[in-house]
Amino acid sequence: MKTIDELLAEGVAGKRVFVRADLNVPLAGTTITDDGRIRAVLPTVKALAEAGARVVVASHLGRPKGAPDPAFSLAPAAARLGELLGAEVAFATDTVGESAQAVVAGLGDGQVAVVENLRFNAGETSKDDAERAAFADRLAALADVYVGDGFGAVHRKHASVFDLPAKLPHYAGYLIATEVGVLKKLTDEVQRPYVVALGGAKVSDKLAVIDELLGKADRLLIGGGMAYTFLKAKGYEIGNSLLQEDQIPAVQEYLERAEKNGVELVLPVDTLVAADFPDLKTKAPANPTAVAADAIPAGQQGLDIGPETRKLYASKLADAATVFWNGPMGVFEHPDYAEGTKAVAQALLDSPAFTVVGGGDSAAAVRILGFDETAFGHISTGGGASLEYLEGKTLPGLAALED
Ligand SMILES: Nc1ncnc2c1ncn2[C@@H]1O[C@H](COP(=O)(O)OP(=O)(O)O)[C@@H](O)[C@H]1O
Ligand SMILES: O=C(OP(=O)(O)O)[C@H](O)COP(=O)(O)O
Repeated sequence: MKTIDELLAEGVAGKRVFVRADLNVPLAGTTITDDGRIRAVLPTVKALAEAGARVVVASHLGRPKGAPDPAFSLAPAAARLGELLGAEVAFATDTVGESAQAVVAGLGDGQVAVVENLRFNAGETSKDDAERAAFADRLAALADVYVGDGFGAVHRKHASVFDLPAKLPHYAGYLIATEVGVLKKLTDEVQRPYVVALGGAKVSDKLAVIDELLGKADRLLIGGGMAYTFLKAKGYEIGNSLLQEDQIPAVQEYLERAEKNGVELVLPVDTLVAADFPDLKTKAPANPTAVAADAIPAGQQGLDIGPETRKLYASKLADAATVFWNGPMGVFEHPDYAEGTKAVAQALLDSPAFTVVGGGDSAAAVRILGFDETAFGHISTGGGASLEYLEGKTLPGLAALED
């Protein structure tokens, strides 16, 4: 993989450099609640700008449906990037259209622009190779060189991640180089016991990863939205909790295999429930109740692990030598459902283990809940990406940078 240092050595002054970043930051309206992913790409953007490149930054944000949707605009992220750089950042109101072309044409050496959300274009995420390639051609027309630095999205076979690098000279940015360096150590020489804690809301993506992890980790702790599919697979009622019904047979097989292979697969023993999803804007008290994992009442949904599970998971992390954690244990954005996530973060800090926390929301949770991020071994900007890397999969966005 050629790195940005090689590009800088070759010289980039006056060249249009397309930086595929992951600026998929958590937003409350148009307010960024955690700017970690923007800070993470600063070294790359700064180095290119200082070397006189004309920097075109592109990213997805959220999961819009292939058409413009103001709720997912990158405008707040572009403004924040400008503040962090201490420089004007131009913003194009489309991704490859007239606005983007004009903004890129207007860039001077050392200047930076952000184009609008890549996923406002159906070609970005299309499963059709030709449709993706056609969109990648339009992206390629904006630049002379490609720098991949959106680590959080390298597991996606998307036009800007996979197809575009093949069309331009391509290099890995500093963030990708750092992330891969740390995760490689975890796969090559993991110290045991190796404990993986999984939670979050992207249940279908992450359940699939457990298949491989059962052959790698010594212990798996399950929390967040994915826990309820496990509880359902054990035959418990889960009310209105998140459920990935089509994966119940797979999860039942995981439970059996874990037992056979001597992998400890630990599920919540209790959970916080309420009738409604909490209001994350007003943060009005949600008044949840704690119930046993096999006693979730009909009409209620599980929104965090309960107090007994917090203690149990802390004890299961205490003797770990290596911990990988992806996915909040509950809806941490609301104070009534933040205790499970806090308990796991605290247990990681209390343990002597080498700890990696991965995922946009997991990393944000650690910072928003007031933990010192430097106290963790590594905070990865990618959740799904780091999980799939640890699984040993070939990630499209890394493979594309490799030839
Ligand atoms: N029990 C639950 N029900 C619904 N959502 C949940 C639950 N537990 C956690 N979440 C949500 O999961 C989201 C983060 O999930 P995800 O995107 O998978 O994590 P990451 O970005 O760290 O990979 C958070 O916004 C949190 O509110
Ligand atoms: O937030 C992200 O991943 P993560 O939640 O696994 O950390 C990335 O920006 C990828 O987004 P996607 O899962 O919508 O493709």
